[in-house]
Amino acid sequence: MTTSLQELLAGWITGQRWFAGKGRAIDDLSIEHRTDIVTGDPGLLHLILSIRQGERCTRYQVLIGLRSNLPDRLKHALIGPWERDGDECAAYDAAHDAELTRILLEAMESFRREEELAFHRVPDVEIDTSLRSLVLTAEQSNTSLVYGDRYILKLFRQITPGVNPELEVVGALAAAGSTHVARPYGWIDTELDGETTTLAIMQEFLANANEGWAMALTSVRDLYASAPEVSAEEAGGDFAAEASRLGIATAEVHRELGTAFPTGVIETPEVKRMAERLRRRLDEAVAEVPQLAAHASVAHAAYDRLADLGRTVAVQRVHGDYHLGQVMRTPSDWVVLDFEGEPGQPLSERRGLDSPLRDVAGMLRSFDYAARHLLAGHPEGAALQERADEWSTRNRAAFLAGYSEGGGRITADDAVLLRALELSKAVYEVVYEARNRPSWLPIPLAAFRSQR
Ligand SMILES: Nc1ncnc2c1ncn2[C@@H]1O[C@H](COP(=O)(O)OP(=O)(O)O)[C@@H](O)[C@H]1O
Ligand SMILES: O=P(O)(O)O[C@H]1O[C@H](CO)[C@@H](O[C@H]2O[C@H](CO)[C@@H](O)[C@H](O)[C@H]2O)[C@H](O)[C@H]1O
Repeated sequence: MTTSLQELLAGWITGQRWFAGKGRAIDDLSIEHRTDIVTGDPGLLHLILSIRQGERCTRYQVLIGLRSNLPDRLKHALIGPWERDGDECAAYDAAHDAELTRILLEAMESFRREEELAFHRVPDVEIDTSLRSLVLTAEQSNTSLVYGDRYILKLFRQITPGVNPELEVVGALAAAGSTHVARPYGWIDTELDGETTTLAIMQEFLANANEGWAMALTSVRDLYASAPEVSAEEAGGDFAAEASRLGIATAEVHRELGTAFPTGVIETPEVKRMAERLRRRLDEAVAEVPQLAAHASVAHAAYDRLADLGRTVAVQRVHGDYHLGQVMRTPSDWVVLDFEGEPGQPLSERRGLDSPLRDVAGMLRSFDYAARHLLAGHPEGAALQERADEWSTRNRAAFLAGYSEGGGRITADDAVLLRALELSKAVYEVVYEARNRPSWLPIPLAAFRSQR
């Protein structure tokens, strides 16, 4: 008896880094849309899967390659043997097959339509269709293909109906001349539940840039290796000047977002409701990750102060999931990636208006992450705690100073909102780490111990 494609996919998908439903059984996997982009050998299928796990139904996008003979170079991407129209073939993850992924470039260049799939190119750009792709090996919620050193195509894995905020934001900021986004080249979309839904976005690949997270870790390592009497400021790889420049760039991006999209104000009673929402999220997180229970009172105290703030809050479009892995240092400036918001949140929320301090809070958390993540398993971990605090405090302060210098205002009242948002981010991170990287859980839990 031959295995159905659904059965093969159910066995394979749970092992993928981007699969968000790990640890829960798949009750049903169905193919909601199937497009045969290439019908020959090799063949290319585009699938939108609907996966039910208990009450939750999630859609995923996959590209399946089909070959009668799978070459050695693609063996690692094998999903399993399948029978297509009576012919035996190997089904595999087509993201790894440069021969097939080149077809996506051609399709965008020529504005191709393939059944329900529509391929687009940004007007006035040319796409070099001769380039071969490689899958980026970064730990990601999506899958990115890098073509030559020119383009990066991000295939969204979890699909929610609607235009992805990344496409909307990067398009608007690039059109307004921002130097802080990677130039957009093209995108792929489809119709889902009656809405135009973004499936992939292609942007300029920043070949000469370094990721903020990697740069920060180099600096932390340097400090850890320095003699105890050497301060973070004196240590060779001090990051504070970069943290400050990043603060300036962040304020500029917020200004650009405030100009390109509508802005608004949250009235005082709504701020109370915002605090209630944060409490609800905390309760849900405690139910999922019991280790958080012991720290919940710290977050509740911060949310109480927010509820009693008694003033309005200015809102606008924001990044939504801002951290050091989302920023890259080019030779000239900081560039911001991934304006998608928190993966897993409804699109309406991710495209909604929010306080820019949510991003500031996200980045502050990230400095803490960078400082602490090397402590786990470090032979002198306990002794280095103070060093971690020193690095985190110094770089958080430099970032905030840069943010002010760049025109981002943080008043004394804002500090209450910032603290609440920072702890709410830590709550999100606790759940994220428990699901994806349990050994990292102590990092966000430490946020509830510090008295900032
Ligand atoms: N335009 C780009 N140029 C160079 N590298 C990039 C670019 N966009 C993303 N990357 C790399 O890919 C990683 C993941 O990208 P990101 O957009 O954050 O994807 P995800 O949402 O899946 O996490 C980044 O941390 C960065 O290393
Ligand atoms: O995949 P995304 O980049 O959209 O974001 C998710 O994964 C991030 C981890 O890769 C996670 O970020 C957390 O870990 C980072 C270090 O790996 C740290 O810099 C961030 O501060 C911390 O939040 C992010 O929360 C999650 O949405």
